[in-house]
Amino acid sequence: MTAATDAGVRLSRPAVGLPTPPERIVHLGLGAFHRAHQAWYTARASNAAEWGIVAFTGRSRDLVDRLSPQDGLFTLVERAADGDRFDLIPSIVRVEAGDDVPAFVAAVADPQVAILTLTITEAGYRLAPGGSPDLDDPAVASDVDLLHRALTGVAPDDTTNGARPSTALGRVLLALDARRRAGAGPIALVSCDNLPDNGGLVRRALTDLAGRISPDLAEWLGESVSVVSTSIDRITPAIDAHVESHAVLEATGWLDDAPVVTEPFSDWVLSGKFPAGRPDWESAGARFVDEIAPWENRKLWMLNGAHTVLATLGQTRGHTVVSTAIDDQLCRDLVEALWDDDARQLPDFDLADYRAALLERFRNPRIEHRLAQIALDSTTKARLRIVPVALGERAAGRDATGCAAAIAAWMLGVRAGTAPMPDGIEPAAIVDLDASARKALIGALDRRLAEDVGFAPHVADAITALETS
Ligand SMILES: NC(=O)c1ccc[n+]([C@@H]2O[C@H](COP(=O)([O-])OP(=O)(O)OC[C@H]3O[C@@H](n4cnc5c(N)ncnc54)[C@H](O)[C@@H]3O)[C@@H](O)[C@H]2O)c1
Ligand SMILES: O=P(O)(O)OC[C@@H](O)[C@@H](O)[C@H](O)[C@H](O)CO
Repeated sequence: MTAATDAGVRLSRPAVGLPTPPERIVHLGLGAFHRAHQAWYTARASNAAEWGIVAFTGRSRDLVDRLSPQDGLFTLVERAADGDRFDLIPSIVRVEAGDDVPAFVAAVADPQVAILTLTITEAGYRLAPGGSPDLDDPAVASDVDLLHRALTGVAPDDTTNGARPSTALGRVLLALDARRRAGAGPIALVSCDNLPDNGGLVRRALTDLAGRISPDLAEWLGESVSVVSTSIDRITPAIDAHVESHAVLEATGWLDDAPVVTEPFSDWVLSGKFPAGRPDWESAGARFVDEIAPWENRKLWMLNGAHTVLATLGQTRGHTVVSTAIDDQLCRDLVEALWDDDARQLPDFDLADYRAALLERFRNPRIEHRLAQIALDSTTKARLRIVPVALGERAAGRDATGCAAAIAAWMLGVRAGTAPMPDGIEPAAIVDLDASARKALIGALDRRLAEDVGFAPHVADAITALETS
C-alpha cells in the first residue's frame, strides 16, 4: 500500500517513520478521553518507547475500523482559544473490539502486560446507589452466574471455557482469572472514570463479585491486583470526526479517520502501586500522591459540579454550550457561589489560581462542549458532586447557599426537561416546585438533606431568585 495519495498521507507507522512500542498496557473503553489523556501521557513519558497500549473499545467496533488501518495512530488536536496544535500520538499499538472476549483475556494474561486501565463511563460499572455491584441488574446477575460456573469448573489451561460475560467488570474478572491461572504475575488496575474514590469503588466492587464467583480468584485479587486511584482532567468533547479529519488534512497533510479534539490543559493525579512497572508518567506532568481524596474532590466538586450547574441552569436559559453559559452573569454567579462552598470544604488548597484557570477553560470559545451531553444522568452527578459539600457545610453550621442554589438550578432543569426526571418523581408533582415538590426532589438526591429543615428555605429562596432574574 502506498502511503501518499493525491489527497494526503495515509497514516501508518512506516509512512510516518514511527516504531511500535511493546504491548504492556491494556485499556478497556477506548473513546475520545482515553486517547486525549492516558494515551497522550504515555506517548510523552521519557520511556515511551517501552510502553505500547492494546486498546479495546467499549460497546461498538467503530474505532477498530477507523484506527486499525492506521496502525492505532491518531492526531490529537489541542484546541486553544487562539489556535490549534496537531500531534501524532503513537502509544496505541493495537485496537480490538470490546466484545472480543478471548482477545481481551489473552491480552490481560500476557506476562509482559503490567497495567489495565479503564474508561467505561460511570454507568459502565453497573453499581447500585450505595456503590456495591448492582445485583438486581440482570446483566450483572447473569455474569456472576456464568463466571461462577466457568471459573470453578474449567481445566487450568483453558482461559475462557467459552464464557462471554457482557459487563465490563465481568470481562475484567474473567481476564484477571486467566492471568492468575497463567502465573503471569501482579498487575495494576487504574480506573480513569469520573467517580469519587474510583480506585476504592472498583476494588470493592471486584472483591464483592469475585467472592461470589471463585474463592481462588478472590484471594489472588487481594494479593496480586493493585487498584490505583486517580483524578483525571482534560475537557474532551464529542466531535464530528468528518469535519475534524478535514481540518487535520488541511493542517498536516495526514489522512486521519479518527482525530480527537481536546483542550490544552491536562491533569492526572494518581495514588497507588504499580507492581509490574509503569511508564514514567511524571515526566509528562502526572503527579503521584499518598492521599487522593482532596485532589479528586477538588476536581469533581469544582469542575464537574460547575458543569452540572451550567448544564441544568444554562439550558433553561437557552444556552447550548459551556462557553456561552459561563458568560451568562446568572450562571456565572451561581458557579462562583458553589465554588465558595466548595472552597470551605477544601481547606488544603489555595484555590484562587484553580478557579481562574477553570473560568478560562470554560470560556474557550473554540471547544464546543455541549450542555445536553453533560446533563445526562445529572441526578447521580448532583448527588455525588454537590450533596457532599452541602452536607459538609451544614454539619459545620453554615447555610450552604451555593449548594442550595446549585440544587435549585438542577430542579429548574428537571422541571424544564433539560435534566432527567429522578426515579419515583412524577412530572405533574413538580410543576409548581412547592414545598412538597422541593422536599421530594431534595430527597431524590439525599435523605439527610431532605430532613434538614434549615436547608430547604435556602433552596426555596434560590428558586425565587433564579425565576425572577
Ligand atoms: N471526555 C472528557 O472530557 C472526560 C474527562 C475526564 C474523564 N472522563 C471519563 O471518561 C469517560 C469516557 O469519556 P469519553 O469522552 O472517552 O467518552 P466516549 O463516548 O468517547 O467513550 C466512552 C467509551 O466507554 C464505552 N462505554 C460506554 N458505556 C459503556 C458500558 N456501559 N460498558 C462498557 N463500556 C462502555 C464506550 O463504548 C466507549 O468505548 C467518561 O464517562 C468519564 O468518566 C471523560
Ligand atoms: O459526564 P460527566 O459529568 O462525568 O462529564 C462531563 C464533563 O463534565 C466531563 O467530561 C469533563 O469534561 C471532564 O471531567 C474534564 O476533565
